Amino acid sequence: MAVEIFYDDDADLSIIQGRKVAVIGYGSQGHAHSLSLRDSGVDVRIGLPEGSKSRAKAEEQGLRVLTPAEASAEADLIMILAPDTKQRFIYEQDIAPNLKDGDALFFGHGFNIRYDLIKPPANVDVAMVAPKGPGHLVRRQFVDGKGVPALIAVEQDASGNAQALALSYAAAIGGARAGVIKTTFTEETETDLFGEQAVLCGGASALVQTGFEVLTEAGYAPEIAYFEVLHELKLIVDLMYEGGIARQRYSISDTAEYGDLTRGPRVISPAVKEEMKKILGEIQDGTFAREWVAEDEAGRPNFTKLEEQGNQHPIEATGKKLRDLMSWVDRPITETA
Ligand SMILES: NC(=O)C1=CN([C@@H]2O[C@H](COP(=O)(O)OP(=O)(O)OC[C@H]3O[C@@H](n4cnc5c(N)ncnc54)[C@H](OP(=O)(O)O)[C@@H]3O)[C@@H](O)[C@H]2O)C=CC1
Ligand SMILES: CC[C@](O)(C(C)=O)C(=O)O
Ligand SMILES: [Mg+2]
Ligand SMILES: [Mg+2]
Repeated sequence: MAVEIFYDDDADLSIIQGRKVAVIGYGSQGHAHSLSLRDSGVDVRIGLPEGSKSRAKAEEQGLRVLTPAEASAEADLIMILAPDTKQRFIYEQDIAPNLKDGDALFFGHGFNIRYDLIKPPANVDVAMVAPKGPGHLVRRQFVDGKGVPALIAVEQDASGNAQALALSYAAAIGGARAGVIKTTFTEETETDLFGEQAVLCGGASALVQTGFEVLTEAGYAPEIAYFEVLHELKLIVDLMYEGGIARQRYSISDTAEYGDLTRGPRVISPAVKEEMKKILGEIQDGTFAREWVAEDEAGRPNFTKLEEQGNQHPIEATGKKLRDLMSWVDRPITETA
């Protein structure tokens, strides 16, 4: 199906500049949206609970910080950028009691609407602006005069103007410099979850760790294995980003390209594709969402254990040692934002 792509010339920035925006949460996406909205001339306040560790960061940037309930009451557009598993509680307690006729409720990802965890009233616009990239890069690219592409969606159009409002918001955070595609909450949620699980995060992390294990278990130096399967991956992906897989194949040697063409499909075999289809099915039928919500409610025992196992993987210590010697590699985002 053909999609419509919008750019800065299609967006009217004055629409979002005429609204009072509350951004609930000031993490990866929250800080990026808030700072870029402010830099685009939008009236922004941040909603964070008393005692939130994000409060100091937002205040250091000169932003006005209120509680989520106060921010929601004051604003006429509320963007929820708190963790997906916490949003329904914040909505019930702080946002719903403060929603007025004509307000707009915005999301950065469709999880809570797609899986019926939040059910907004009929008198408000419900829309989404979902950047297709990590929040810290959404902000970095905005500052550099570039932009990360974004998806917009309208679930409920009470005002009759929700799409123009979402496009205006997307433009204010730099999305329309790169391209904004209109989609639905369902399509965004399912493709985003699939992308992060099978390819971008789950697939890529497991591919790198497994490649590192195969080389080091065969007796090769961990430093060489790290450069080979992790550091150089960025340089290869940079070529794909610039010109697709064909551009990457143009730049690498013929030997590498023959290995790519003949061995790649053996690594990502038909069995892997079948597993990817199963993963997509679990997203579509709600299995993954139910599992994740239950895991969070139980205090994230499995999440914590697996995260710790990942941190202890030998590639992390090797990588830290090597990155410390490369002054041009950006410091970890956790130390800079
Ligand atoms: N990370 C990303 O790049 C992307 C995220 N998204 C979506 O954006 C949304 C936000 O995700 P992300 O930016 O990763 O979130 P983060 O985990 O980075 O940040 C969450 C923020 O919410 C705050 N918070 C926690 N509890 C509450 C509460 N009760 N009330 C108000 N604020 C609270 C946290 O504060 P504290 O410091 O106190 O914990 C923190 O500032 C999600 O819907 C996600 O799917 C979409 C695209 C990409
Ligand atoms: C790829 C992970 C992501 O979907 C993102 C940065 O776009 C997320 O949820 O963080
Ligand atoms: Mg994403
Ligand atoms: Mg995501």
